Amino acid sequence: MSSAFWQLAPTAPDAAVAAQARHHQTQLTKPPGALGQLEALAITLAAQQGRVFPQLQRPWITVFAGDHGVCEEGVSAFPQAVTAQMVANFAAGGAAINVLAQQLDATLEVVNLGTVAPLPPLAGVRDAAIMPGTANLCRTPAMTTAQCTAALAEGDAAAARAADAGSDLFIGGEMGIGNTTAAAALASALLACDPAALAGPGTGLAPAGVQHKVQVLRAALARHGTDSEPLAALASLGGLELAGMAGAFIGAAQRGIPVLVDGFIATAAALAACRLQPALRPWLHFGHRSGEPGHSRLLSALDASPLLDLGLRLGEGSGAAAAVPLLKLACALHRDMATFADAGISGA
Ligand SMILES: Cc1cc2ncn([C@H]3O[C@H](COP(=O)(O)O)[C@@H](O)[C@H]3O)c2cc1C
Ligand SMILES: O=C(O)c1cccnc1
Repeated sequence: MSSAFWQLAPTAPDAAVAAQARHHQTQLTKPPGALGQLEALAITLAAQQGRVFPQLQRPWITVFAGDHGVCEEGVSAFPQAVTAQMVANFAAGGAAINVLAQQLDATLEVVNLGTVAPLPPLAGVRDAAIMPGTANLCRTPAMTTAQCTAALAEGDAAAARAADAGSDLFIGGEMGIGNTTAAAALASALLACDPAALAGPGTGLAPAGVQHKVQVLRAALARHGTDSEPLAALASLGGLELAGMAGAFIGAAQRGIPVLVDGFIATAAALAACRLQPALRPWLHFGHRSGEPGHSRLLSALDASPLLDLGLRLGEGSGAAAAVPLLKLACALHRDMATFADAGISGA
């Protein structure tokens, strides 16, 4: 049997380029380390992009959409129809991620992996529907292995389009009513933790609603059992857009494109992707700490320090997009500052 695409380990970011970039930072007209995380960002981007002077001119955003059968348990403050309605809003340019992408000069595409409500052909939306939403993960596996593998492959295809366009950064976003439940279920299985640590209000559940969500999640985990094998967990407890993001993150890294991870849901996908392919981890940056309370637990499981902490809790890739200006600034400082020698300034 031929091996699956995610089993191919991405090449490690280039350590020799990192050393050169680190040395260049010591030459710049500032006390060593005075630009803090912006220095580390430039060095890491250099190693990932394989050039001492990294660039951030062509960010790419793919938003994966999919519905969730678990919505029938009453786990979201919003009706399931909103997923397809928001896909139409993406096509019309009216969502938060449209505005952010426009401001950043980023390419934005939407991949529909399967909504319950049928969608007409829409500009900027790829119809890649695998099934009309997942099954109810509380009662039955969300997807078959084949459906999950197909969603992973759609993610890889998005990464291939990003690479063909010469993208220098990949952001994966998501839209799927109920997906904070799927993300919490998936991460609970992978981290072997009680879902109470990961369940939160999502789109705005009241405390009683969050308690009910915990009960639904415990039932899902009891059904699934203790199998933390990542493909099994992703298929059984995840969702189409979670698998799409996981495949895209691995595919981007395999093509030498750094990944900027968004909030709670994207981080759950990144956790699954790192379990599928551990060599992915050095390709990941984390845009922000979401207002969704379980995000901190996921970030620490990945040993990740997010760039921003603004209380965003939207998804769509928005928290990652909000951090792109910092990456651009890190690259510009690294490239454009004078060195001590250039400026005739004495070193320490
Ligand atoms: C209008 C609207 C736009 C959104 N954009 C992203 N989400 C976010 O909220 C959903 C997850 O929350 P829950 O699990 O509570 O349903 C996902 O679709 C996520 O992308 C939205 C939600 C709504 C209502
Ligand atoms: O952090 C996220 O990704 C998030 C949080 C709440 C709702 N939707 C997305």
